[in-house]
Amino acid sequence: MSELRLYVRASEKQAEQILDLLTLAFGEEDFALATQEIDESRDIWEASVYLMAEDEAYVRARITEALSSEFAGFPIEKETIPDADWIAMSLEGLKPVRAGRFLVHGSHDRDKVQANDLAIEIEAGQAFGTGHHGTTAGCLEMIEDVFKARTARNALDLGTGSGVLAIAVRKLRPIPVLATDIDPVAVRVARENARLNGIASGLAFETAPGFHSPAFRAYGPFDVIIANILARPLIRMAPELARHLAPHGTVILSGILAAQRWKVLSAYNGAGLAHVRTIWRNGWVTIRLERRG
Ligand SMILES: C[S@@+](CC[C@H](N)C(=O)[O-])C[C@H]1O[C@@H](n2cnc3c(N)ncnc32)[C@H](O)[C@@H]1O
Repeated sequence: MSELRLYVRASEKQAEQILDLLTLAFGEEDFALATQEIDESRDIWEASVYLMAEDEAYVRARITEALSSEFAGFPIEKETIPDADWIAMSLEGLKPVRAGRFLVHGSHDRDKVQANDLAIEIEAGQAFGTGHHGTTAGCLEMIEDVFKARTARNALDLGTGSGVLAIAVRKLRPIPVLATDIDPVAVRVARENARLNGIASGLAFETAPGFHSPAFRAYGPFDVIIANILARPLIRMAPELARHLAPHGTVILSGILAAQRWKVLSAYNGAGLAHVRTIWRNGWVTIRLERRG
């Protein structure tokens, strides 16, 4: 099932008014809302609703109704968010990405690695996580921040994709890391990437949807849990994720659009975790939370 964006083009001021109307219309419903600038010089903005394709008719009707008095003439346009945004991202032709001390690069850019870099080589063609996406880069920066500030006995990377975040943890600390993904292809790619980065032990891989595997109990509870998935599954998983977190554990969450931040925060506050820091990158947020005691 693909993801869609239904959007209305307008000026900045109008886009803000439209966002307010959409926020009122959708209230507590689980649709991400956002505005973004398209062309600064011509004052063109878009106000968007993100949804699954199956909800299109319903959401379109709700937008039409919400805009019927003030913005009736504004067409509702549609973009299908390509799956390629999430998988099949090749590094071919892409520049290396810096996030904190990490440099994520392809084999063709090995010569760009400098003395102090924590270099991660990713050739993934079939799994998400080359470092170019705001969520991956945000997680890398947050991982460095977290491990600077605390010791940890182990870590979990849930939704590992190319394995980039699990590899990043191992580059910082020689602790056991469990890396899991719902997609067996991603797990295979992540395992190959770990080998490519010289990590021969200490990193375990498991194919599992959410926390549905005995591996979590075998390797956990975890001092650090990193999950770059999407807001909706993260909200659903909050109580279970908290159960697998050790006392004083740290959680890094991403895959969250800026407009979804408060919903995720309230789900995790409800599971006993407190917000520590948010990193904003290209409309995406990466959140750090901690269990106090
Ligand atoms: C946005 S990518 C993140 C990849 C990598 N960790 C990164 O930061 O670049 C999300 C990954 O989570 C996996 N995923 C999605 N839903 C999942 C679930 N319920 N349980 C485990 N993995 C999931 C996807 O297959 C995908 O590889």
